[in-house]
Amino acid sequence: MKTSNILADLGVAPAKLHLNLKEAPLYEAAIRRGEGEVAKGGALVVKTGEHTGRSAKDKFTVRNAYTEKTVWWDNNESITPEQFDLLWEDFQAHMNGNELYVQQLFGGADLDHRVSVRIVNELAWHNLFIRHLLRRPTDAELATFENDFTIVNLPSFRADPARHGTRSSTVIAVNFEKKMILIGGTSYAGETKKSVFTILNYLLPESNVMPMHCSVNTSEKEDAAIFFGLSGTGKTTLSADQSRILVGDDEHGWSENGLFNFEGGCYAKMINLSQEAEPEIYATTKQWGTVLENTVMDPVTRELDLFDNSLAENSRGAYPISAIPNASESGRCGQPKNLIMLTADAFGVLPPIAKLTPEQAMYHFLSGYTAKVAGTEKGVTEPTAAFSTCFGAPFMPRHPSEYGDLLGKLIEKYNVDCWLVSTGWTGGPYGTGSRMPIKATRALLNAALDGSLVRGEFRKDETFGFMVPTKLEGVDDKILTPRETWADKAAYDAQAAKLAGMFVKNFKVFEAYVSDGVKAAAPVAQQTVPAE
Ligand SMILES: Nc1ncnc2c1ncn2[C@@H]1O[C@H](COP(=O)(O)OP(=O)(O)O)[C@@H](O)[C@H]1O
Ligand SMILES: C=C(OP(=O)(O)O)C(=O)O
Ligand SMILES: [Mn+2]
Repeated sequence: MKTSNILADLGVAPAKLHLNLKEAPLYEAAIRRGEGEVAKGGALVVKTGEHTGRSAKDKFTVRNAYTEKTVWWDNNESITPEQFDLLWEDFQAHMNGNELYVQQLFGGADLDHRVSVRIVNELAWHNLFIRHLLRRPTDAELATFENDFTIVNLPSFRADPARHGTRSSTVIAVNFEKKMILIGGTSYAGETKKSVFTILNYLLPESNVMPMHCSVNTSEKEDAAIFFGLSGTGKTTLSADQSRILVGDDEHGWSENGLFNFEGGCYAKMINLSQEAEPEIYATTKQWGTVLENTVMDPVTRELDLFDNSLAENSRGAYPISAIPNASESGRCGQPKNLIMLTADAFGVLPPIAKLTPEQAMYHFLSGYTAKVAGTEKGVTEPTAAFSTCFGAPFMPRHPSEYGDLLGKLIEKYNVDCWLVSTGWTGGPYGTGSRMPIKATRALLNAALDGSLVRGEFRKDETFGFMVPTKLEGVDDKILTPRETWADKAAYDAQAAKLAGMFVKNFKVFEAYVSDGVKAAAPVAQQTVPAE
């Protein structure tokens, strides 16, 4: 290990420093320090305590002359440069007494568009997590590695709202000018990877590159597909498919050079994971190296119980992408043929697949619709609509119209077919119906991707205006027409009208930024609602 202090330029001299440890020594450190336990098969199992998901409301961006005009302040909470400096001073003091783990990694598989990040962790397992998730430099690259952005993650740090301008003791403070992100008061590892995403989402539009919250897969035929979607809609699940080459499960860029993964690893939801429906991801739970966050295991046999949600609904597994058979090594592929927008519609209104015009695609991209169901948040008993623009509002520093304009041009230039896919409820809303079978979603997607679906018969959806296939071999015709799956047709019509109304209301803020064609892609909300 290098003896020089890799944090000297930050004015930090920790008690002990570990630089660029590989997976095995990080594993040992995590176990030795009591951060986690080994499951049967070898996975490292850790608990994150209070925070088992991202703390979107505790994220703040420094507002100064540098960011004033480039950040969309309606969607990003701000702190002052002075508050950030105080926070940084306190982070420095906290780090000085600590043992720290540092990795130097890349975000971005395209050499023209990658960012070099230095990640400073208090926890050895966090350091292992981010080594799995990002792109690991070769030894030669490491020899000339220049730290560009620095992310410091100190779970034991407690922010002080009065002093640091935060909402609670948890903080994610983003300073684009100083090229730093400070994370404190949470152990959920996802914060670090989504911080790298935030950096690239800020930087790439400057070079005309579209950053996307999406998974990507391709095949030998080079028919790449993009799967946009908010958390839990199926990006990770559906992109891992034995018949396709996985490029990445969560964050990608789209440029004239094609598509490229920002990352080098995956972060899958583990709750209720079925070996039958998701064999590739399931296999990673039995592998040495996988970091399992908040999964439950038998203390004696160390057998995992993926159905136990007592620690978290959002239990996760992190592994390098090479753990998935047939994954891309380069993290890059050509221009996409298809673009899919995933939504987990818990109202049971949207069809399992619909063909979108480019204008409808833009409408749905800016809307970013999905639904939340009970279990995700305390007190939610009925499904609630969630609109998160660009399918990733918490990670998008810029105005959605910037991302929308980039996307629109790319869809047109490369003549990409666009689809809306609901992985949500069928046969009624959440509570009455059931979740769309993964098998049916996969069959419809495969038919969309191989070009066979587009040649079949379609009907026009009266409320949403998109085209819905009426038949596909191997899929029950009925699920293609959600209204047919509901026992109470009037209830379906009422629910569809209600959802359309929510879309229309949500879209108001975007109307000024889009063409008449995109505005016309709005659903028809003014349907006669049958009396209750
Ligand atoms: N039809 C379906 N398509 C995709 N995922 C489904 C479907 N039905 C149930 N699921 C479950 O929903 C979750 C989707 O999560 P994930 O793929 O991790 O989403 P994301 O990567 O978009 O956050 C998984 O737990 C998966 O098992
Ligand atoms: C890791 C995350 O991404 P996703 O759920 O989209 O996979 C997250 O939102 O914390
Ligand atoms: Mn995912």
